[in-house]
Amino acid sequence: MAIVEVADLRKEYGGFPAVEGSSFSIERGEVFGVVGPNGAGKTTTLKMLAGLVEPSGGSATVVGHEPGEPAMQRRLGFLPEESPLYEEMTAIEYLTFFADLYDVAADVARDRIDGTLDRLDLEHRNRRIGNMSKGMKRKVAIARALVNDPDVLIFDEPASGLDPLTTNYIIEFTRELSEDGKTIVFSAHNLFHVESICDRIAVMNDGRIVARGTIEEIREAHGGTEYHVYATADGSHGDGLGEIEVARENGRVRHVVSEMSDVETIREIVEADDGRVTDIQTKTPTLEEIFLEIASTSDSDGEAEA
Ligand SMILES: Nc1ncnc2c1ncn2[C@@H]1O[C@H](COP(=O)(O)OP(=O)(O)OP(=O)(O)O)[C@@H](O)[C@H]1O
Repeated sequence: MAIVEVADLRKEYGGFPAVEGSSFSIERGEVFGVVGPNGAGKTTTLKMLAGLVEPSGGSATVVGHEPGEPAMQRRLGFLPEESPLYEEMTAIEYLTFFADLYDVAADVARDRIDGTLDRLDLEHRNRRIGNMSKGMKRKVAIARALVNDPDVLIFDEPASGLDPLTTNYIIEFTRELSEDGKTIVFSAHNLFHVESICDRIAVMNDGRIVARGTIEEIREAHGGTEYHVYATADGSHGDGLGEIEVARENGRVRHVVSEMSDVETIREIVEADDGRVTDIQTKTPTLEEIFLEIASTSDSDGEAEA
């Protein structure tokens, strides 16, 4: 059974549909990304999974329990988009306080907190949180989400607003957590990060999931790979060629096809005309390009499973 199961999950705020019927499941050990423009419903979805927002309809289970049940809370770590910390406490005091709330034995808590802060490379652990930089505070918030050694981590924009170095550090750390066997649900605006660490993603727009699958599946469903074949002659007039786009560029003919077999056919036609293929380029759309296409073309008909 999947470790996270979501079926037709919905949330309305005073009649406004923030999330309209989301469905997905996440397998143990996966890194699952939730992406989408501002206001798409990502945070609302994650908060419903974490048991912090009551759904208006549908269902969700995390490690077999409904969100909010104590048995589920013990196995979940949630990092909110903005996490107010107790500014008067030091990092160690704060994390020890939360470990205690989770009934973690004092010696286990001490080792776990030290270990996590070492891995996060957090210096000045005995500095008041109020005097820490934004990046340090984010690391403390991440360590807090790990204090109960959870199976499932929900990270809402873990690296938003941080400098590139700290951002990379946090993304790499998230990857390591996945290698440790944690299941991670992760929302982010930086699609490069999403592409680099997520096994599967859901793209949300206007409260709906409009695409879902591995990045490769989504890429295939939204354009896929294109081959640009440059030649000294036009090779587009053969039989059996798929959809083909032809343009003349600097005395060369550029053929755009999506099948590798068409590349070979074009080469044969060009060579039969005493021409030659001068270059073949493979163009793979970035997640950013796909995302822009999905966001601009998706309508209220909703989800397209990749
Ligand atoms: N407590 C609330 N009361 C009323 N409306 C809300 C509330 N929380 C969220 N919304 C609305 O629900 C929609 C989805 O918000 P949500 O925060 O889930 O989006 P998001 O995808 O996380 O956006 P962002 O990327 O900007 O964080 C938005 O239109 C938002 O204004």
